[in-house]
Amino acid sequence: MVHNISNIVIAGAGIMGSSIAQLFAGHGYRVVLYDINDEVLEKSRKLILINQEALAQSGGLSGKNRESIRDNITFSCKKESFERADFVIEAIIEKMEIKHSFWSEISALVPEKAILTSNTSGLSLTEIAKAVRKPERFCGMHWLNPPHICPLVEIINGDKTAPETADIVYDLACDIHRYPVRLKAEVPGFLVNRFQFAVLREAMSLVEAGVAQKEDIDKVFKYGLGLRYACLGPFEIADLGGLDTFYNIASYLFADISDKKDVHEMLEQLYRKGDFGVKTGKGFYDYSGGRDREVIEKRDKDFMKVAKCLYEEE
Ligand SMILES: NC(=O)c1ccc[n+]([C@@H]2O[C@H](COP(=O)([O-])OP(=O)(O)OC[C@H]3O[C@@H](n4cnc5c(N)ncnc54)[C@H](O)[C@@H]3O)[C@@H](O)[C@H]2O)c1
Ligand SMILES: O=C(O)[C@@H](O)[C@@H](O)[C@H](O)[C@@H](O)CO
Repeated sequence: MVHNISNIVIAGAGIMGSSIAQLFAGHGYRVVLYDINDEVLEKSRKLILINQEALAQSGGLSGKNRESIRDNITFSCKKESFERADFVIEAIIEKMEIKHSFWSEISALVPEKAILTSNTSGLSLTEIAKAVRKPERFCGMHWLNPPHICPLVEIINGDKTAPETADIVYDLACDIHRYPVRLKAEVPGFLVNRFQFAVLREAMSLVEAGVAQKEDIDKVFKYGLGLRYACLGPFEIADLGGLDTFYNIASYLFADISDKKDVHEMLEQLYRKGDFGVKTGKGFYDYSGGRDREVIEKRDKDFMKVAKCLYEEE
């Protein structure tokens, strides 16, 4: 336990909250998973069992771990749960007005010393903090999906965040074997989504220009760049490739890479049709006929294989 944190309250028992709860509980923290009604909490229970099953199948869940998860999570829709919180992780809907109304109420209920975090994917922490009582104890703690497998956590300060708050969040992330990174300034998309969307912008531009088909672009990542990026970052890759060569390539290539400022037609059309990807059965690819479940299971199995090989002994 770090900084005497033992009671963690996670608000929002959806995809992210359920998985984060499982992670802390497995490391011995007492977790309350809070949501607005029992129906959602029941779904969350099931989701945690599904996640555990997938972990067990990949050999990533011991019997002791399973017991610890079972014993350490309490499901609740009572706001009193926040009164004993040492640490709060908010993982509710990504809408500023909903986050504001949540925080204005909850930050008045929690103990003065509690550390408060939001898992927003990209909303401004400075803006969310306007609804937080004592905003110096509040910052962003951005997890990647699925958080019980992906070990990166981004820590983002709002303009009122005290440096000690971010330090505590950093230490807590290390305590549960995550790899935290801190931003020195708040920027839209933080780090992860800036990279993720720079890649997606270039990928869609190349497809729309008829340079390659999407299946081949996905192959470039799965069998080429992805293998590298699982082990090395862009600066390490450049050093290994030779900075003279990288300089020469940058000199002619940067001018040609997409700097498109609006959303691509191909994404616009899918969005307008309601084809949102795996969750609706169709997106860039088709997930009908049970393919949705298949791709999620395969993703988790593959991620676990990589995570076991690369991170387990560290
Ligand atoms: N899904 C991702 O890939 C991902 C990754 C990183 C960050 N995030 C961020 O995490 C947050 C949650 O995302 P998710 O994918 O888990 O969403 P989700 O829709 O699966 O879950 C959100 C949950 O919040 C609950 N909720 C809504 N209002 C609430 C309130 N006032 N109090 C308590 N609970 C409330 C909902 O009932 C729901 O169970 C969002 O801010 C999102 O941007 C998502
Ligand atoms: O990819 C992730 O897990 C994160 O960057 C999220 O914040 C983000 O919402 C994405 O899911 C969107 O792809």
